[in-house]
Amino acid sequence: MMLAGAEIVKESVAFKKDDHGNSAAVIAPGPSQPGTMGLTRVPTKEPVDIQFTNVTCNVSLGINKGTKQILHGVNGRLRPKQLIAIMGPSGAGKSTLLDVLSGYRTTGVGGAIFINGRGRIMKNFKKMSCYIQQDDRLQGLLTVGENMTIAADLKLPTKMDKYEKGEVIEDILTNLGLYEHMNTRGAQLSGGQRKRLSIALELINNPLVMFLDEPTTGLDSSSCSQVVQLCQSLAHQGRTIVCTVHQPSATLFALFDQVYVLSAGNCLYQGTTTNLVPYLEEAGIPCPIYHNPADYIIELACGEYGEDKIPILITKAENGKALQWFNNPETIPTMELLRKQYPLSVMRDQDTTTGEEETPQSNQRSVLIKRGFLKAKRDPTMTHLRLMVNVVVGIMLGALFINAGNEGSRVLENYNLLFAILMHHMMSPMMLTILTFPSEMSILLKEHFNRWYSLGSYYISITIVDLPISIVSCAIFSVIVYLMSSQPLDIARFAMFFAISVYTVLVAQSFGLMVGAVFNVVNGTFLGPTLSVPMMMFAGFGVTLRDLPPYLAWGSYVSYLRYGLEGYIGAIYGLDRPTLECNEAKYCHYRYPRTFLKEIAMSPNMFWWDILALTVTLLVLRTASFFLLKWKLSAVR
Ligand SMILES: Nc1ncnc2c1ncn2[C@@H]1O[C@H](COP(=O)(O)OP(=O)(O)OP(=O)(O)O)[C@@H](O)[C@H]1O
Repeated sequence: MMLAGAEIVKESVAFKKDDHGNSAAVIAPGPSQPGTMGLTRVPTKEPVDIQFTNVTCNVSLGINKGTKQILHGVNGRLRPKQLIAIMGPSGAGKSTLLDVLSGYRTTGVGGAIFINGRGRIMKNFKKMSCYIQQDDRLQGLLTVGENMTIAADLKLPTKMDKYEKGEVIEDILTNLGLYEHMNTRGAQLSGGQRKRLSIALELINNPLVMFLDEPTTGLDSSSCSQVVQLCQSLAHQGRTIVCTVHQPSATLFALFDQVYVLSAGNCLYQGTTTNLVPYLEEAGIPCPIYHNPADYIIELACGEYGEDKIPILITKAENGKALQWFNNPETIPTMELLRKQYPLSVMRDQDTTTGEEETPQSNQRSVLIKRGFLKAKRDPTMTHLRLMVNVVVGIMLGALFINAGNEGSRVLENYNLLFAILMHHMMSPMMLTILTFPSEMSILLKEHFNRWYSLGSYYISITIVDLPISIVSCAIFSVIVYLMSSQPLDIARFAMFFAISVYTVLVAQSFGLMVGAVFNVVNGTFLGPTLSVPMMMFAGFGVTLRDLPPYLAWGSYVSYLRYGLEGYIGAIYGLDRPTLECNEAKYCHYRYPRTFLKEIAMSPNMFWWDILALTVTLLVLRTASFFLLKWKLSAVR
């Protein structure tokens, strides 16, 4: 997309005092330092005040193993225009609390969350918030500019033209120090740049609340402070920004306005960063001089100074209910006051979108299809390797079974070739999908949760994008094998052969999608081929359909490979194929195709039934994969 060369108005608000008298840490802005200017587009809607009371979270440890409580009735207040750090030792429940507050985790969650004084309505809250998880789930094959353009097309109103969208993108990228990296692919960005791109993508629709899980993990100190300064300036523009952090340095700690400290699912402190030292002093556990208060409270939370200190702090903080360590606690509005401040009529006027997502489904589909083709064009595995494998395997099989198709003495060999082709069409698309889909799944989870698109739009787009690649790779393979192995040169037979090949690829891929949607790579790699073995057994190869034990006969009806093999036999030996030539041997048992068909117990006239059975299998598997994906999207939460 062309970015309009709009002049960016540099409205710096990052260094002003906010409404509550908090001043941001003063850090001299460098020319291309991200996070030092503030976006041109400040939030236009009312800021968001979040209160949570008695929040609990229980997870199941498995069948008959009971549950584990991660959060023990914590309370808290997340004030607008503040950068809030959730801190605590490893395993304290920081990510869980963030998951609960963002609405990402819903199962096993108790307590109440209030937004501007009213009970949280998830549908409305999702429209004003975004969640940036710890692992950057970016499209590595697309450049920064392309990633942003796609996000803008999905998240900004369709009535905005490309110049207006371009202005938004330029503004965000300039402020986040990514403008110079516009043409760098996602996979080539550094850790800090990837983190900033993750933030940039979510900033496109100007959210009022941002949740970031460990945005500083894995970054060097300079990148850490860049990211935190960026969050600070965004918060001071009117957003509520909540991050989990591990153990920030004193400089980094000073950049946060508020801190919320957790220890084993309980709140030890909630208030401003500057009030932490007086708080500890008042609690009778003063922070030693020259000691980083952030380090000290984490050490206390870990029990390094005695386990007895933890309950003292939980009681003092009233497990998050105490607000006196905020700046000007007397000015913090009550829930009732907040409801008056933000009447429902104002909320209604601000609620401009009606659907679940920002743009209509038709727009989502076309943008996702565009993105899918762009990725496919560059994908070294799904496209380039797949095409190459089809060429190489096609040549190898063709060379191995050269001229087997026309020779009466080599009918059994040709039968083996047809089965080998079937195996190729089953294994390669299935395994590719099982191996690649789980990483795609993590991006889907993030983008779907952040309302970029619906699952339906996503599913339709991946189906459409994959179809031409499957057809082209199948066509290349079929032409090579068919010609090299001297199958009958009849356009109808080739069309039948090709149709069965494409169907087998599509069915195998849908099967792979089902497995990939539910299982991780390790389990999927084990289960995919293992579950395919019975289907091979029931295909009629090795044990003919006639010789299958009666109690296993049903297996041949559910095995799509049976329909594939029968379809190939119909294409090559059906249509009243004349007697075969016998040039390579004196005795030619199968020179009459009828004899061969009788021996393998296959009818040559089942082609259309096979196509019908494959169509039904394809529809069933595609539908099942869709519902499994839908289930997975909610189950992981
Ligand atoms: N699904 C789950 N099943 C069992 N235990 C879980 C589950 N999810 C989280 N936990 C446990 O809950 C505790 C809190 O986890 P959480 O990821 O919230 O901690 P954290 O403070 O973010 O830790 P870290 O800083 O190391 O990421 C940990 O002990 C973790 O093992």
